[in-house]
Amino acid sequence: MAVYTDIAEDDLKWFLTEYDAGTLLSYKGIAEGVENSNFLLHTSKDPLILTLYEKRVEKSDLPFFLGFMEHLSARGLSCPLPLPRRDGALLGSLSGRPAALISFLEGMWLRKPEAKHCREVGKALAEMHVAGDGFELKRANALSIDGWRGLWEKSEARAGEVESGLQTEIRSELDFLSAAWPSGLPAGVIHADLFPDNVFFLGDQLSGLIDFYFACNDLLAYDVSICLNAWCFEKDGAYNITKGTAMLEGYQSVRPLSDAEISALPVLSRGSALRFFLTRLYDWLTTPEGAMVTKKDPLEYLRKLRFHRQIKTPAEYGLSL
Ligand SMILES: Nc1ncnc2c1ncn2[C@@H]1O[C@H](COP(=O)(O)OP(=O)(O)OP(=O)(O)O)[C@@H](O)[C@H]1O
Ligand SMILES: N[C@@H](CCO)C(=O)O
Repeated sequence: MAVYTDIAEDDLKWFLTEYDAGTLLSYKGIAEGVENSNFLLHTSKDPLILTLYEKRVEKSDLPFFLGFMEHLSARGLSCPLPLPRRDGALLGSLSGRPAALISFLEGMWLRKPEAKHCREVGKALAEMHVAGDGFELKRANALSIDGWRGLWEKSEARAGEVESGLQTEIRSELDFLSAAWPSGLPAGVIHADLFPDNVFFLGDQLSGLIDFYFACNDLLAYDVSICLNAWCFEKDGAYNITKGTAMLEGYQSVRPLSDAEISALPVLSRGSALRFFLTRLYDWLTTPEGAMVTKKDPLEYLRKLRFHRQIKTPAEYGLSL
């Protein structure tokens, strides 16, 4: 459950006086998500999401995230739009946390996505990459190749608790990726966490993207590899090539990948599998028992990493080369 910080009704009512948000009718905490505290607000106007930003979000990054949502909305992409305060600021403060109100997006995330949904996600990802062009703020990806070694070192001593032999495997993976990481590929603002729980559908129709709190400047094809990892594997760990084909066709219907991006997909996919393995491993080892948050299994991403390691050609992802 992700409500780390509770709010008092009077504080919330006071907070809302800074906005043209109507009168508060009800509010409730949202159990999903792991990073921030989210509340659904019903007011005499449109429903809103209130987010209190927690541990992993740097306050100085918030103008980038909120500004990016505004930028995308202005270009017709369906994503939450931050509501400005009466003084024009997008960010306020509530219960000692930085806080923002964003528009409520209709839809549900899919527990069992199918290939047709992967196609929609690929298309929406490419639309986001195209629409992101021209966004002026910059944010480096702290969770990319330069950050992984440091992240690993925080968990390394206890990694054996999750699986024996990990020390050798991850060290050699880090060495491989440092040597093989591509440079010079098309870059821009990426979502960096476009998992099924961050994509809403109404029926089979994609209704919007949420949770831009890992967005940053990085290689566009790296974002594609994140989606292949997050959407195209089955629960038993098998890669579903039909979903992969659909995802990549959907993406390329809007933004064709260059030959260099296609060749780099196996390395990028190893990198993105490692990234989610490392953050999950850290959380697994440091989240206290009984905390009100569901810990995610790091080994799921280790298995994906091992799959990518034995890929011989990007065609194995479902691309027709
Ligand atoms: N704009 C929105 N419209 C409707 N529901 C929303 C919106 N933003 C968040 N939610 C709801 O809140 C939940 C958690 O939101 P979000 O994914 O942004 O949180 P998080 O803590 O950053 O999670 P994550 O673990 O994905 O990083 C979503 O699954 C959704 O149910
Ligand atoms: N999507 C991430 C968690 C939140 O960013 C994961 O599944 O590990």
